Amino acid sequence: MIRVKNLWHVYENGREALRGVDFEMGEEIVALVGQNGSGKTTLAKHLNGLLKPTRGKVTIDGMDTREHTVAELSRVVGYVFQNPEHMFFEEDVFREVAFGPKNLGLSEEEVTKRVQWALRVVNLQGYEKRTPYSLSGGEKQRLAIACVLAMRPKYLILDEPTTGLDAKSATGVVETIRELRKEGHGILLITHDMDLVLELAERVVLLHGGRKVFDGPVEEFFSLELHDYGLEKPELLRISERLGIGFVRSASEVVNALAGGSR
Ligand SMILES: Nc1ncnc2c1ncn2[C@@H]1O[C@H](COP(=O)(O)OP(=O)(O)OP(=O)(O)O)[C@@H](O)[C@H]1O
Repeated sequence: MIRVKNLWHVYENGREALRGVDFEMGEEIVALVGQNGSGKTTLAKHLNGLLKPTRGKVTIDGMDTREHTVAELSRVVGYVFQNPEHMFFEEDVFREVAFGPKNLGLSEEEVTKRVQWALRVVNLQGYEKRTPYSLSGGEKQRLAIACVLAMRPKYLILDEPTTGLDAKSATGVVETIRELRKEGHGILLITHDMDLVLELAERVVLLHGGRKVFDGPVEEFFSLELHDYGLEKPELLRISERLGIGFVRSASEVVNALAGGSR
């Protein structure tokens, strides 16, 4: 379990970015949302020790982040940053994914196994010899996930994984996230994309001004006055409300509801 207790983070300039946040997550898909500057990235950076609490406590599967290095914590909590292409530096996809596990000092055989497994999960088998820069936006995002995944972290933080991707690429990333969840990972999804939250999240945590103002089921989250938090209701929900069919999570649910209603 990831456990955050009364977490305060004050930056050197005095900015209180987190003010008494309590948060827990296990093997589930949690969407972390809130407008710009609400504290999402600051909270996420506490989960692999990039930041340490000013006050309060963060434990990752029992490890207090104050007492462990980023390297140790990163084996348990993998962080896939926004715009991942900046992190690629190897000449081919295989080496890129192998870099992390090699650094762990694993045998060549184990490294190869992990690379193959990670590429399979993100659906990039056959790309081993390609140069990372030749990949599409969605493929790069999936490669970034594979690189972190090859370290076998139990939890993954994905920062805006679908931003800037076309619909087809975004679908590939969504499928990858579902696959990761099936494989037993806990996933923290930092996003402004409410369609993605609707499609994928099992729970939503909403930050506002450094405080947690909502933590609960997706349906309940979308019943909030989202404009108050600088967020927009997904088009799909606005349509379903106008049609009077209530809460849905996908276009096919709308179609089914309409088909059922016309019988
Ligand atoms: N290194 C820093 N030094 C000082 N203040 C910072 C620093 N990093 C972030 N902040 C401030 O802390 C607050 C929270 O920032 P944070 O990046 O966590 O928000 P966010 O919700 O992730 O925003 P975004 O959606 O824009 O990424 C903001 O007011 C931000 O300006």
